[in-house]
Amino acid sequence: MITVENLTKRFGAVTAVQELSFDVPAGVVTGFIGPNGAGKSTTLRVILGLDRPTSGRALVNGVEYARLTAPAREIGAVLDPHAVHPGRTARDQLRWAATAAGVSTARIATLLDQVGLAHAGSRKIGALSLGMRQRLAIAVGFLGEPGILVLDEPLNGLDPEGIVWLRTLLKNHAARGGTVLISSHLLNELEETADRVVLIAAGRLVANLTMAELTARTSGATRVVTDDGVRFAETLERAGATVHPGADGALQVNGIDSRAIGRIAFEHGVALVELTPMRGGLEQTFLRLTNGMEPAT
Ligand SMILES: Nc1ncnc2c1ncn2[C@@H]1O[C@H](COP(=O)(O)OP(=O)(O)OP(=O)(O)O)[C@@H](O)[C@H]1O
Repeated sequence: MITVENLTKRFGAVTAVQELSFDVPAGVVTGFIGPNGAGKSTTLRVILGLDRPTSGRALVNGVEYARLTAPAREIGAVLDPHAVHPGRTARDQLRWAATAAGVSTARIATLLDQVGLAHAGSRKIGALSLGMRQRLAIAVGFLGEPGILVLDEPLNGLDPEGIVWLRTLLKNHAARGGTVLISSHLLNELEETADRVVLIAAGRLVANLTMAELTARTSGATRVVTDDGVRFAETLERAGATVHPGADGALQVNGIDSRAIGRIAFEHGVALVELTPMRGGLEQTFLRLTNGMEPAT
């Protein structure tokens, strides 16, 4: 279980994360998404004790990372696959990481085999493909057999077979009661992998939904833009609709169809700027909820 509480992180004049709160429960895979510069990596780095919060906190099984007695056994990190020494062999990297984390090196051969690198253990990291480096980074994350896994863009560079492999690995980990937090821009892939998503933009929480809630919220919905969204939302709600305001001031309307919305607008003399029946799915929801949001400044 990971808990992010009122987390704010500033880098000088840049506010990367602002008053962010969300939980990552055990037993499911949680996707962590947001536009470039939204603050995802910063949040993950704070969770992993690599950055200090400006205010607020991130807890791993109820305590801050720095207070964990055996961090590698509780939380495994899959971070930037380039942040490794290119001159080391894959096996040496795992040995080094195991020693640094204070965990046994006995599982290294098994791990190399599990991530599909059994044949590449003696190769220099600099000579490995991006996908192979990702697999190595994943092996590092699993070294201490942690209950919690945090993965930053682990799908990058993986081939289709690798993506399916990682998906199965993460789903099985969650099914065994593990906690998984995975960031990715590959939303179609993530949709297949995650049971819930936390969406942030400009350092703030935009949505925290299960996939089922996301589907229910978007299927059959209509995107509506008017000059006075607040008042029209009230009108639509009186007509039995459920209305969610989007980040860009657009309304997401459920419960009545676009034809009925158009008729209500006409009857109330409301000028519609946009009236669009929405397709469901994570990618469409992401674009809709983050439309018009600026990166953190
Ligand atoms: N060490 C740092 N020093 C200064 N600014 C930073 C630092 N790390 C991150 N930032 C800034 O904080 C903001 C959030 O960056 P972050 O890398 O957390 O976003 P992200 O959601 O992971 O983005 P992406 O999807 O592009 O990887 C950006 O404006 C970034 O430039």
